[in-house]
Amino acid sequence: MEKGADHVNPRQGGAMGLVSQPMNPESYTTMAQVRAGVDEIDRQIVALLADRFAHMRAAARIKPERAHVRDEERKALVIANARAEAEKLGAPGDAIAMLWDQLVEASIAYEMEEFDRLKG
Ligand SMILES: O=C(O)C(=O)C[C@]1(C(=O)O)C=C[C@@H](O)C=C1
Repeated sequence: MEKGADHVNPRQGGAMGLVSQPMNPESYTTMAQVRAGVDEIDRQIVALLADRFAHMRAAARIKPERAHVRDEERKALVIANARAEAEKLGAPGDAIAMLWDQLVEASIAYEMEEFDRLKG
């Protein structure tokens, strides 16, 4: 593999290696390390989001009524849980709650499309 600042392993803060270690952004000294860390985190987030959307396909399959796709009470609980978890971890609760509002809205739109595809 080509070596250089664009190919740092964010889990090691330097050269590529085989053993996975926790990321430690406090130890970073270059933007290449920051960006490699961000790229790796984004890859993991997208994988988790793909799993979350798969759960929406399951919900669409299981819910008997189109009107059940949007559940405001559950939406509020999901957002409150995300905010509480973020704050427990020292992350900004307002920002996470805003992202989760958009995530659940996107999930509802996706679940609605899937419901119509299956039962429309
Ligand atoms: O819990 C549900 O009923 C879902 O369909 C999941 C979900 C979510 O994104 O978490 C999506 C739509 C509902 O409004 C509530 C929550």
